[in-house]
Amino acid sequence: MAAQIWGSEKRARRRREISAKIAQMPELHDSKPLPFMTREEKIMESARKLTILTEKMGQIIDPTDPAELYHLNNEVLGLEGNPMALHGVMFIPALSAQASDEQQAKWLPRALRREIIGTYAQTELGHGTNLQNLETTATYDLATQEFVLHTPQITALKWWPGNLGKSSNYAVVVAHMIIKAKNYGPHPFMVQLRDEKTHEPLPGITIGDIGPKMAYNIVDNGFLGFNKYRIPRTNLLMRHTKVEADGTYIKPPHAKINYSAMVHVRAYMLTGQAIMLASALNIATRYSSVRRQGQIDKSQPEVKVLEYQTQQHRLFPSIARAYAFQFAGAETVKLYEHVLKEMKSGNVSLMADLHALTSGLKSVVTYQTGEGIEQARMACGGHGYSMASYISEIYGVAIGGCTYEGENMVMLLQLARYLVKSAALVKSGQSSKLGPLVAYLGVKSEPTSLIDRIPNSGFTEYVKTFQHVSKRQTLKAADMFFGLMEKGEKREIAWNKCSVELNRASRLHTRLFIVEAFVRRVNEIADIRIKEALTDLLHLHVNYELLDIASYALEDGFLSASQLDYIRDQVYLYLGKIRPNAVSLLDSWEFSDIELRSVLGRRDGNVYENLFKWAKSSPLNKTDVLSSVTQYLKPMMEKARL
Ligand SMILES: CCCCCCCC/C=C\CCCCCC(=O)SCCNC(=O)CCNC(=O)[C@H](O)C(C)(C)COP(=O)(O)OP(=O)(O)OC[C@H]1O[C@@H](n2cnc3c(N)ncnc32)[C@H](O)[C@@H]1OP(=O)(O)O
Ligand SMILES: Cc1cc2nc3c(=O)[nH]c(=O)nc-3n(C[C@H](O)[C@H](O)[C@H](O)COP(=O)(O)OP(=O)(O)OC[C@H]3O[C@@H](n4cnc5c(N)ncnc54)[C@H](O)[C@@H]3O)c2cc1C
Repeated sequence: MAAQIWGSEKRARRRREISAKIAQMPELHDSKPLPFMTREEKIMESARKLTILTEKMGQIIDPTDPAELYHLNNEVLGLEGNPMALHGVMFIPALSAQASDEQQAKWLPRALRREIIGTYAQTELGHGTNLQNLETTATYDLATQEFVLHTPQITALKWWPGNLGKSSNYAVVVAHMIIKAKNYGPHPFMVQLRDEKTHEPLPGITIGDIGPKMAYNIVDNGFLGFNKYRIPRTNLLMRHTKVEADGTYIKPPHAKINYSAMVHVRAYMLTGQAIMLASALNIATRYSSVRRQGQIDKSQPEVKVLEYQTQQHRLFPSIARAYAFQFAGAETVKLYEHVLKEMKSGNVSLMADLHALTSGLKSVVTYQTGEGIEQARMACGGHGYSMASYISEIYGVAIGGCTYEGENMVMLLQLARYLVKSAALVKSGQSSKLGPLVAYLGVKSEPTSLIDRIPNSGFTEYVKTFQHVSKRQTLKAADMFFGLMEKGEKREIAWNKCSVELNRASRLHTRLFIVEAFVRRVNEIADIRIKEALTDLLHLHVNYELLDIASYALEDGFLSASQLDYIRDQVYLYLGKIRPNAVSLLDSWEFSDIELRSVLGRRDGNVYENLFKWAKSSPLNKTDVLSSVTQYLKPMMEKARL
């Protein structure tokens, strides 16, 4: 099963080897539980481990393999980020995709050797979503052949970029490029921020940390202002766009090609989200099979809480989602790598499809991951609320994904643009022009769902039902939009008035893709036992998801009330079938105790003793009487007694 999750037997084996090596290297372990550290201590601890990793990484992993790097990162540095998180996640990808060969030769080896630390500085205090209204400017000075970076007002301060505040000395900065008074829109520039020897900010640069956040507090998300700060013309990233010495602008082959670093993260973050969901579920499911509370049959002893159907209903559909996201994420990364290769050789024809797909997936996966993790926390009762469970930290980190790389509603609307264009093709009789991901929009469906009517139909009738609801909602939302425009409404106003319906279509389309990716994977599996376990999970997934969106299928009579009862019964049937495999389905992800950082989720199940040990190690327990008591509470009580 680990091979299915991680992509191959070799990958699963490598993960095990890497975890075993890390277990033997105490210098790479947290020196004390992260929840007991201050933010400064955590940053220091992370930087300590990071420097050891830079020295020893080659002994543990193949540093050129992103999957091995990601695993090493999760085990040693953890989810809360590190002082170089954005260096790998966005700075290097931005340089790789957007810098010319000559620029790459100059900067990439230094970045890869970690001679310099970089980040991706795009979002500002006043604007994050609407890139067209970013306010930082890069004005070309023809006389000196330099760009002059400037922050005209407070809202133009860069705000949020990870590791910008304190750790990075370089950044890819996105600014509006102005040449001879003409604004060419946002473009990426390589900018040195700090002196390489002293790490002091360079003259003309104002920089710092934006303060503590809901989670991710090891990352120094920062602010950045420029006061007429000059950089050479050749620091504009010039793989696709060029500016010649005389100010001549050579436009890129696709208007949005400079957005590729964002698409990179949107594609890769899906499996990251799956891992976080599976981690929280691993903690909650293990704990639920240790925790005994109450009786189902009063004549019997107290049961493990995992025996309660409500507990299973709370956890198991999310287990199915974690697998579904992992499989859909793996497909998306493959597609991304293919499109990136094509883009590098000048073929930009697949960019729109990739953008639409990643926009929808990013939104649905992060939202459902957040939901699943929060349910996992509640499933652990009181102990879930303790930082000893570590679930709250996983939650805080995971839901950051609902916001970064494009706020979820906004990204769903990006997919909706693509769906509406596709609907227009269907309406104008040009279905043959539909791309493969939306081809179903042009296919006539049966009048009613055949779920429960055709024996041994596998998952075909489910897929058809998801296709039906997605198609119907897409066409309905598109009709609403076109209808408003026919009545004379301006395009943008009509769009806004339909946007809730449009986003519903985007969600349904994305959920269909996730179901299809799960079905594709299960169909590929040769090992009978693995196939059987995953088929059970897939049954739970399709029935649970369909129940969740049933109103769309009921409203036009595609599903009947009796079919809905059948689907509900299937959910209960598969909850029971999955119960014996539940812990194994999560243990198959092979998270080590070091990686999980959870007292509740320990592999050995020795929860209570370790919770007590953990509580005793709280800094508050270093002394029996705190100074808050001697200074304030004790005098207060004494005064009251007089
Ligand atoms: C190994 C790696 C492991 C990775 C693991 C992940 C873990 C990560 C952990 C932590 C990292 C945190 C990183 C966070 C970093 C950031 O957040 S960076 C900042 C991100 N910011 C955003 O995402 C901003 C969101 N806004 C946008 O993307 C855009 O502004 C917009 C798309 C909403 C609109 O752009 P705009 O230029 O205004 O577009 P319009 O003029 O409206 O045109 C829209 C048309 O452009 C098409 N389009 C847009 N984007 C793309 C694209 N990327 N590719 C292709 N096409 C694109 C769009 O479809 C429209 O086309 P039509 O007009 O034909 O419909
Ligand atoms: C943990 C974290 C890490 C980050 N790291 C980085 C980084 O490394 N580099 C970087 O540059 N940035 C980074 N960011 C910033 C992030 O990319 C932005 O916050 C994000 O893109 C959302 O933009 P915003 O803050 O402007 O939200 P807003 O756009 O102000 O969103 C507020 C509300 O308005 C709605 N809204 C906005 N526009 C529309 C619209 N057109 N239609 C409908 N609704 C709309 C949204 O849906 C939302 O409900 C990070 C953010 C976080 C939380």
